[in-house]
Amino acid sequence: MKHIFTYIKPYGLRMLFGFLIKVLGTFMDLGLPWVLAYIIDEVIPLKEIKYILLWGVLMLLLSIGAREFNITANRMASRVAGDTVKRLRHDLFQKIEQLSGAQVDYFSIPSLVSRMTSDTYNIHQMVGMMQRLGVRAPIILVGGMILTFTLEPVLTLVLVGILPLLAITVYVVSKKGIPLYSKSQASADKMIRIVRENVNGIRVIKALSKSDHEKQRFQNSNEEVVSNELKAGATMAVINPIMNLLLNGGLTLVVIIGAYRVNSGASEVGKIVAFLSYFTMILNAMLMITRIFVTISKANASANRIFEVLYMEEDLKVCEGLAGEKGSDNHISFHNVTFSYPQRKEEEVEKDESTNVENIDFQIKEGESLGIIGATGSGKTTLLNLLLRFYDIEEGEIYIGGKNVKSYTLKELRQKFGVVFQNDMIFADTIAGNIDFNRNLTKERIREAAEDAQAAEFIEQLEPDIEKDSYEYAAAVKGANLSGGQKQRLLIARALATNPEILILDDSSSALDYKTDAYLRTALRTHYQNTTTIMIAQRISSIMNMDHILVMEEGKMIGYGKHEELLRDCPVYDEIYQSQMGD
Ligand SMILES: Nc1ncnc2c1ncn2[C@@H]1O[C@H](COP(=O)(O)OP(=O)(O)OP(=O)(O)O)[C@@H](O)[C@H]1O
Repeated sequence: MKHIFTYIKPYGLRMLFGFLIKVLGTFMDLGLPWVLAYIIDEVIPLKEIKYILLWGVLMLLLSIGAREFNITANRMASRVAGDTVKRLRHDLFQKIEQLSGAQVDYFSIPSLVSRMTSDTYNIHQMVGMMQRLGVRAPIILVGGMILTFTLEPVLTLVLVGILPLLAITVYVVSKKGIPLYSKSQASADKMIRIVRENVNGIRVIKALSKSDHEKQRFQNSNEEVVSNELKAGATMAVINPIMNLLLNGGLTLVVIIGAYRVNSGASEVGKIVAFLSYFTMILNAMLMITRIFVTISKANASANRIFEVLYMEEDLKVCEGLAGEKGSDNHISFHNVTFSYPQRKEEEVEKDESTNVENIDFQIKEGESLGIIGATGSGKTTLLNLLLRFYDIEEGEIYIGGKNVKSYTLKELRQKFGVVFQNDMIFADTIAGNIDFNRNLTKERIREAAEDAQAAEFIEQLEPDIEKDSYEYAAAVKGANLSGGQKQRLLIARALATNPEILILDDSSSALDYKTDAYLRTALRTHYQNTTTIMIAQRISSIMNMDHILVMEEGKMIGYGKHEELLRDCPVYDEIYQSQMGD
């Protein structure tokens, strides 16, 4: 929690000023019943209307002042809370952007999203509440007790008797209720996950007629949420009625004892009336303090989750002084690379000892092309993840241009690449904007890239709003208004647009028809001669003319060479070829 204070510190002066205003407002609130008592007991008996009016005006000024000061202080508190959390969210977002693939896997994406959203919201609530109630409630509690004691020491005993009862009730109920809220939050998270899966996978669910199954799954989860919320709500619901019982019981006692004391001349009516007000104010302050504790305990858990990410040590450090690849003019080299994905945070199972890729060893020269083929899950994408240094390898070395990938800064390294991953993102932007991707490319370059990617033809047929160029056509979120093949071509154009040193296409021509696929390969050969290309493909026809072909199976390379060599030496490759030639 102490880390939060480093975020609050820059607003220290503003907060101090807000606290002072709040203190003034609270003192005015506290003064009101006292002035009322004074008017009833001392001023009214004088039967002088001007004094009554004078004190009445003072009361009015006090209540207006209290209102204004409290409103100003609350507004300042909201601003400080908003600014604090804005900085926190900004830093968290930046940190998440910098996390390595292994670290993202460790936390998991949904958990990072909830740290960015609900956890920062809890901190916002706490920072706001600490300023709004953190000053007011203790002042009312302590100040109120002192005032009631000076007004009516005997009646204060009623208050002293009731306060611990209230504190114990709130403590016992909250201790039971708060864990129930956490449970209900966990079941709500599960329900949200099901909703997300269903929204994302709505087509496949319909296509496979799994709607009923999914409805049932949602229904069960929904019922679990309702039942957990009911339990938590029913437990916490006890607090208010008990509080009311104690409050009303206490007030009745005060009135009865007060009446006796007034009758016997030991007290005055005004003091009893003021005491009744203080009694309500003090019990409410007590409740506020318990609410503050609940908010702090929630925010504490959230702060731990946020700072766990913020203080995560960078794991893809630049390693200076690493030896380069000796005596070679290779552009990309894998030397006996072995790697397995790290364990996820929420995975309690023992880590599977098997590796995801093992002993991968190949070299390609500048401008050459490498095709990778293999069954699903055989480790093809993993090789690209390692080349781009999303993860660090356990054994072996990877070199680009003779330098170990670990000795490049991540920016230097990634600038070498143009990449299209499987299911890559199309953003809700224009076609040109999606190709440019904030890299300030010229219009001509964007068009050339679109032509090479075989995208120009479909782009020119798009119809944007009147009098706009077709490159200004607005793509919908995730490219929902484009076909699968159109999306792939657009993504390839984005990858080609910077004339990259290395082009990576991960299964990104699967939705292209054979003719377009062939044109794309010709364009790559003719216009990107110096670009080293790595292409993962399911179709042998996409990679059969490449300089090298790598065949993967269960994380191992089971074939490497040219098409003819593999047909001869690699039975799996031959089998894939035979099965596809029959298409
Ligand atoms: N982020 C990850 N965390 C843990 N395991 C992973 C991760 N990504 C992939 N794997 C596992 O690593 C293995 C290789 O996956 P990879 O994505 O490289 O396969 P692939 O050959 O590209 O498959 P496909 O053709 O289906 O894309 C699989 O067993 C997969 O379950």
